[in-house]
Amino acid sequence: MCTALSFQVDNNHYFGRNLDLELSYGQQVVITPQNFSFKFREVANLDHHFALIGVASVVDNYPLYFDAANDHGLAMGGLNYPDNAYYADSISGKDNVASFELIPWILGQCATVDEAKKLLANINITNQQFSQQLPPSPLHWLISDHSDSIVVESDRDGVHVYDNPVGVLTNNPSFPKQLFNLNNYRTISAATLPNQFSAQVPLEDYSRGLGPRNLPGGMDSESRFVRAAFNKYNATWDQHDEVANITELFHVMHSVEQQSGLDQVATNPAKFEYTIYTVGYNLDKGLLYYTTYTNNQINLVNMNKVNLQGNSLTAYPFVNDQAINNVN
Ligand SMILES: C[C@H](CCC(=O)NCCS(=O)(=O)O)[C@H]1CC[C@H]2[C@@H]3[C@H](O)C[C@@H]4C[C@H](O)CC[C@]4(C)[C@H]3C[C@H](O)[C@]12C
Repeated sequence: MCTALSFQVDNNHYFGRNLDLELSYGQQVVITPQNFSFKFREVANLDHHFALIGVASVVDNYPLYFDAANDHGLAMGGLNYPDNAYYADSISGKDNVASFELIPWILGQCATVDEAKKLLANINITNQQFSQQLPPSPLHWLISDHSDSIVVESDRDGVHVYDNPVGVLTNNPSFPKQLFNLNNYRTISAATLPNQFSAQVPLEDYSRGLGPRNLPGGMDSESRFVRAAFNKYNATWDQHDEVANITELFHVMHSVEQQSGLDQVATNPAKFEYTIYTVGYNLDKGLLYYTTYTNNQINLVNMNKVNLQGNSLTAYPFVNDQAINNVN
């Protein structure tokens, strides 16, 4: 499972993502500069494009991005969408983009969600594989800029591009169903509300925190969608303080994280899905903050510290060691 979300505070725009899985693909933080040549199977290559920072496995010098942001403030994440995602064969006259090419193809040339929508108007997401070892993954994608978000789902009946008014995405079911399901939680509140059960039943507010008591606490995708949306909208964002906002973002992301040992993998009961990493992007400043399951400290990679006019990738392995602050 995975969770992604975006939000804006004053002039700063953020994008967060949890990667929940039971195995690693050797992912690292990878910066792709503007003159790295992106080769695509069918659509035109991008020899010069926007710069990207994100999490990727680098295979044969190709960055296979899980999530990323570009130097114009557009961000994108691919999340599991099993049994629903359908990638077609190539169709003549369409922009045939393989699923693993979608993130660089969009982020390489779009600065805003509106531009991404235009580029997506003629797309066909194809079933071509990166390699025999890395077949296509069943994904759907969240794309966000300073003010808007969309979701891209390639289903059996074609590609759908949905406006996403809450800026949240998890996994199954499809996005329209997830959005509709929020209606079921319209009475959840941060405040403890008066007894509405019945005037004849004297119910007490015996504890603080009764307002959001029925917020779903599960690890499943629907529960995480509702919880991430509620927690995002009710978090106390600071208008001016970057560290306060990043701290709050990681609290929201960790409120939907998967603790190891609680989500057993059906096909391999010895394994458990867990939140391998959490990233938080400041999209205006080209910053990628991250924690990993074994390293709660927030780490920062700044894309502007490398030469963004270059032509070769820069990769930073995740720091997974816990740094305990010895107080005495
Ligand atoms: C599985 C990951 C999504 C996390 C998630 O939702 N997990 C839930 C699993 S489950 O439903 O509960 O079983 C996705 C997100 C990005 C994916 C990776 C990226 O798309 C990049 C390449 C793409 C290649 O085609 C396959 C390998 C791969 C390296 C992908 C492996 C895997 O499918 C990743 C890592």
